Amino acid sequence: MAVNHCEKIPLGTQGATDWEVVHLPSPLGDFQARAFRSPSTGSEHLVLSVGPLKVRGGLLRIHSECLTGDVFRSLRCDCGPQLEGALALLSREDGGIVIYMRGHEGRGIGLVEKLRAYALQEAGVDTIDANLQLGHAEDERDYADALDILCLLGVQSVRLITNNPQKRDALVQGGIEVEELVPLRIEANPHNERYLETKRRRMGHYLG
Ligand SMILES: Nc1nc2c(ncn2[C@@H]2O[C@H](COP(=O)(O)OP(=O)(O)OP(=O)(O)O)[C@@H](O)[C@H]2O)c(=O)[nH]1
Ligand SMILES: [Zn+2]
Repeated sequence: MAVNHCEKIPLGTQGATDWEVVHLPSPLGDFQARAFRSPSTGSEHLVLSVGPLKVRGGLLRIHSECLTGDVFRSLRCDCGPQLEGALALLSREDGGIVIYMRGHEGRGIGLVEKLRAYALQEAGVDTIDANLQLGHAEDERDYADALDILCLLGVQSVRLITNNPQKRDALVQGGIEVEELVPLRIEANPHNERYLETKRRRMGHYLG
């Protein structure tokens, strides 16, 4: 059953009115930027938006940090093109929000462990079993900070940019209505083919 996550926001949380809103021009679009420090996890997340914030039906991407893909354009995953695709979509359509989730690196296991998981994948293990062999769950991401941010921004329903059904479930369980899933189709390359196939087959991602 869905819970109203707004009622659970921890004491000491920045209110949306305390946030500095700054202009962030970039080759990927002209954004408003806000930063949010979570009192429960200590993570600092970046919120980029285009246009006025919508209470209902705005585009939303919750992007999990991937230093290797987002910054260094690693071809092992599809994160870099997904981030660019989502930001382009906000500018092309009538605005929306991207929440860039720090602390989600490596599906929540962190950078050091992600690279250990990559080493196992180079020995033939797939992305899920690599996590399991290292003693992690297949996906350790927590969406509570994203839910806090949405509550503080007054967002009630969204069109969610993702191929991952678990992200939709996390929002719905936190009391945010997901009106539509907006897919992000990224061309596979020889380095990420197997990874994308595992996400489709074993994690239920909508990847065609
Ligand atoms: N543990 C681990 N994490 C990975 C691996 N490849 C990418 N990641 C991380 O996975 C996260 C992105 O998750 P994805 O499954 O690619 O995509 P998603 O965010 O769940 O779904 P979309 O919304 O469709 O992008 C980022 O934090 C990456 O750092 C891997 O092989 N192992
Ligand atoms: Zn990635």
